[in-house]
Amino acid sequence: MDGCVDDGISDYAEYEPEDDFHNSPDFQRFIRSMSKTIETSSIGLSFDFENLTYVTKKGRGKKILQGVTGTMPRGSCWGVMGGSGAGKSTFVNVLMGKLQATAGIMKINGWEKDMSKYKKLIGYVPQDDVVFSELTVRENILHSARVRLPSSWRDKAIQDHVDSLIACLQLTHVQHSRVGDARKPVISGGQRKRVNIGMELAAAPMAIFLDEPTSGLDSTSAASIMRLLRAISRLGVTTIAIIHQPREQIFYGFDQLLLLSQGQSVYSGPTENVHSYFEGLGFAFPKRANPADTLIDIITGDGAQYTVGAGKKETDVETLIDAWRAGGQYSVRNKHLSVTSLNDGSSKRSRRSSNQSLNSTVEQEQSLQRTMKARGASWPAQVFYCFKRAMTQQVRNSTSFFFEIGVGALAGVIIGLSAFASNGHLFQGIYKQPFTPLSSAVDYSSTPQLGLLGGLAIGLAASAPGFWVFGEEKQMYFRETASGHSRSAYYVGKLLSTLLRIALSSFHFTVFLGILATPLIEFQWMYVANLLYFWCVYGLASVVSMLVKRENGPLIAVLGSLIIGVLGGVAPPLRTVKSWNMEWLWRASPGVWLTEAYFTENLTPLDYLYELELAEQATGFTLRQYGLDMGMLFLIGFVYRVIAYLGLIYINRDKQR
Ligand SMILES: Nc1ncnc2c1ncn2[C@@H]1O[C@H](COP(=O)(O)OP(=O)(O)OP(=O)(O)O)[C@@H](O)[C@H]1O
Repeated sequence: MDGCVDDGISDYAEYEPEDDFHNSPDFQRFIRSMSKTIETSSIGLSFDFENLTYVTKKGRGKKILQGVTGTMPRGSCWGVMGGSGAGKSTFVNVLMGKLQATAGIMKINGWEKDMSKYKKLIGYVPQDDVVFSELTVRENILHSARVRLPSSWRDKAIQDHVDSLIACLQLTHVQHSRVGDARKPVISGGQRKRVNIGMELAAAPMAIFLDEPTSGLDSTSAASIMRLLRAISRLGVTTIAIIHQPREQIFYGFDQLLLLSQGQSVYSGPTENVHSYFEGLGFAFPKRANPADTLIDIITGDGAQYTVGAGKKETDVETLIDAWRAGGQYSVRNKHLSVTSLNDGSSKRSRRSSNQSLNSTVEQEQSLQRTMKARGASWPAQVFYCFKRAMTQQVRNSTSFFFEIGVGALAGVIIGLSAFASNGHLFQGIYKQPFTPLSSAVDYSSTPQLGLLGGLAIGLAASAPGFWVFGEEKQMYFRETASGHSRSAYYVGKLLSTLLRIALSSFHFTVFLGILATPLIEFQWMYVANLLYFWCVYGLASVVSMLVKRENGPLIAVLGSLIIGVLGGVAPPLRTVKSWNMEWLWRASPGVWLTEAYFTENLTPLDYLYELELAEQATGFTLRQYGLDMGMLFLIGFVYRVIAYLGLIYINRDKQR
């Protein structure tokens, strides 16, 4: 199978039979698939960090991490623990390259490199379940696998991989259920958490970072997640999880522990040694208590209760930090390992429980770079997957889809009714010679007013749905781009998915407006004009969705659409605007082009009868440039989308790292 090399089985063989989980055929299938996927002949990812310091940039600069030193070899399974505010998230963010360390050295496989360059090889499971609620369990995981696995993989291989992962996560029975969300849950919270983890595992990362992967899970689910993480680390995937007061079973599931307190390390090393280390400092672990709880008490400076009879006085955090530094366990000890030693099972096992990392050779680094390049679907494929996913979301959200179409139709009915009484008579001009003396009062305003009202109605109908295209799922966008998903593919896929809604909404609007107002403009030209105006309103709403908060978005999008509608050249008339030398501002708005198109197409059929030039002079509109009007509407809608795209990629850039 393309991209699925069969040379990683040695790692599978290395999997330790200590876990009863290992006997499950589903689990074995997944491990086999995973070991093929991560191409275990390569070096994997190990991290060394020396004196890692992070100071906030804003204000006076708060020191959040200070002099954190350690080493996390390939395939090690780490738990990062500490009290609230100890700096765990900051540490993991610095390690992943999401935050830039203020000082210190960060090495990947022994080389000083920017971790954000390796994002295709790492997985990050956020604490909150960032998943698509409208999609099923399987669709969420499958999308991630399709976009992030090597492009050479065939769909059958990807489906098999996902099948085994879903089975392994014990989600097979709910795989076709929608994920739902906290407001409207469909699957349980624990199952949603497993989907969250599955989305990262589907991409077969070489290192995985998890923020509280077991929080909110019952003990059985938590234990099964822990077993899975351990098994994955046995394949060479470096596993680093932030944990908060884990149960004993979970606690001992981690080979290694990094304990942080006030942004500094107070212990970093094998879990099996943590007892003796703290006992050496004069603390006694009560037999019946959960050791993780005891540790948290100690490292948050609340360890006095564990010193009874030990004669220890100092239990404050500074003493713990100093003791860790003074212990000499502070330096990074790397050594070069050859490929042969990499493939030696015993050395891997000892590496997991030791604090010894490895430096890759130039050839190994090159191989890693090649692996990285091969990962991820091609750009057109990513566009397709995003488009398909967005269409599925729309089908599942059919109520809002039909509601939008209904609102479009209703807007057409209301505007149509307002012009119904005129019976299609929306213009009265000066008759051509020789009938000029027969002319009565002119009506140059009814047609532009129809355009104006149409524009306002479209604005009201389309702004909120346009806003929600991007306004609803920023967290998912951040998550996906941080894992190497193409931003432009995401954007284009999403944009394409809106075209059908725009086409249908404008069609319904035009039909009812046309039937009731009976303007002279032919149906197809009115439809094209309305369609392109919908296009502009959706574009403007996308810009708004990049700039304002979710809760304010729809209102501001509606306000924006009112402004562009009012700049339609009706009141004040475009002629007056020209006298102020402000026509450029009106011309920058789609409203004026829409109104002008309505004006042109309603008047030109009457060219044989009226002096249209007089109407042109009186209003300031230019007749007989329908093509230009439509071109400008398209262009303005396009420019709005370019601005929205720039907003998408440049605003909150740090969250996309
Ligand atoms: N950008 C920032 N500006 C100011 N303070 C910050 C910033 N980021 C984090 N902090 C502070 O730094 C400290 C460490 O934060 P961090 O989120 O890393 O801790 P944590 O150990 O993950 O905490 P928790 O377990 O509560 O999530 C906290 O006191 C937090 O308020």
